[in-house]
Amino acid sequence: KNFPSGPRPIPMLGNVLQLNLMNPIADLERLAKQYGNVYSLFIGPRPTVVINGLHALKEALVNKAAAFSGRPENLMINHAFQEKAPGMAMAGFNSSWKEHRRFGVMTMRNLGLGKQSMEVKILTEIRRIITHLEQSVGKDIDPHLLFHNAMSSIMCQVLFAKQFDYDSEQIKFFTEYFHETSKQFNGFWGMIYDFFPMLRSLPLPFQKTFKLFRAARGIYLEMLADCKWTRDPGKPKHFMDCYLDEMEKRGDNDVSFYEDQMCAVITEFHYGGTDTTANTLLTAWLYLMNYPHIQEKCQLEIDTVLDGKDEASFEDRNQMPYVQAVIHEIQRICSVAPLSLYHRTTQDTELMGFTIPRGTIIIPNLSSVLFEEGQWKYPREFNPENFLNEEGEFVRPEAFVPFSIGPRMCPGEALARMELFLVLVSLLRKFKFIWPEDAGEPDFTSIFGLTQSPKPYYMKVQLRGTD
Ligand code: HEM
Repeated sequence: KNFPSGPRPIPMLGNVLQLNLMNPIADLERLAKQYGNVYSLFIGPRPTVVINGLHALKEALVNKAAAFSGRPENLMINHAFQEKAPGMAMAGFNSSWKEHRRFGVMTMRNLGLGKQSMEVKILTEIRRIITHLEQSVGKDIDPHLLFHNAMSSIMCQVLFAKQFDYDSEQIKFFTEYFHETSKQFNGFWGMIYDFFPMLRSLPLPFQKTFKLFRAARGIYLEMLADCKWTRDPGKPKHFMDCYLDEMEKRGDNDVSFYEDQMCAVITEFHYGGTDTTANTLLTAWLYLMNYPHIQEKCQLEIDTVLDGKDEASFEDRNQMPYVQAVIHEIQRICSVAPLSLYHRTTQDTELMGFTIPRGTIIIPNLSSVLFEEGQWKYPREFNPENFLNEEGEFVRPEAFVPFSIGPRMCPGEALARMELFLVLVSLLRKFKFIWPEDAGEPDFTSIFGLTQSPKPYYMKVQLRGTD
């Protein structure tokens, strides 16, 4: 009663037939036009509410945060991430989530986030990217592996202080793991899994996701075994050390911090911190090559601000309004996590005049806000002017929500922003990137998933000043 309206579901199957399972974004937009910004869908028999537009999203995730900050259970994403322990990102809005979130944010800060030491880690990784690109000058290269390897490697540094060679089996495995599995969650096979529970034990492609998650866990356990040998209690060098210290501090009777839970949290940070930033960088280069005047304008600003300096620093962003605007516009157009992570209501509640019962799955449609008419000067266009005022100063509109909003918003935002800025500035300072002549027209449509990415493409690398 008074539940938001939506397309009529088929008993047990829900609205599976009304959605394009390869990419439901256009359908979700069409349904918002038909039913309004808050409407219902059924994932199989499970009631779900889709929230569109900034106003409704803020009302739910910020003003009514306590009611809207749970997480669904028993979806494919739960079964992959939570096989052994609840973790943090997929956990309900409970005390274990709260303690782990606080611990995660504090640990990232203690490990150097917001200070120069994190910048040093990122710049070290950037030097590896530069070496790789220098060896590729004049050639057409596929940047997919490069950006995933680099972003994954930064997270490995933070999580267990390992810098894997780009050719190592571990890095290759992680890249395949993120690539393969992120397209399944929310994508075609993820939806089949979520809509049709009776198919879950069949040998269908989603089994590969579970296999890859188990294999990744095996690698994290190896790291843990290494870490136990090398650690100096009370003097943590990385996230895993900090977690082991915390476990010791809490003692054996603590039910929140334990080894399986640590592996689950490390999986989430590694996952959340790799696929999102790497896919954003892939989008960046797709646009920078196809909007060469924007690439050149960034380079002009970078050259002016970094004149006489060896390397970029995150501080420099304050003198680079145009570069800042371009990075934000790339994040907006990329909409890397288009439907965020799903939420769930923790109690009976109301939203925009509708009644929403406890346990309803909530889909925060971040894409609907990132492209919302009335919030942006050019909602459908790639145009850095979306983040610049009349004076050419950088401004960040409230509708910039790629990291979501409310208590569950991304805890990795500060790290991600530092990575995106330093990578973009350092590479554009040194190289010119060209869309290969024989590549044809660029295809800007994304491959949909929990995180979305551009279709594979090649880029031509040139040292600047040599053309
Ligand atoms: C461009 C980069 C990134 C984007 C766009 C992004 C986006 C998001 C979004 C939309 C969510 C869901 C928020 C919600 O449920 O309301 C999220 C959650 C999360 N992200 Fe990120 N993220 C990025 C980078 C990172 C990084 C670098 C890390 C790790 C350091 C990270 C770790 C996490 C974690 C652990 C969560 C779960 C938070 C919770 O449930 O409390 N993310 N992120």
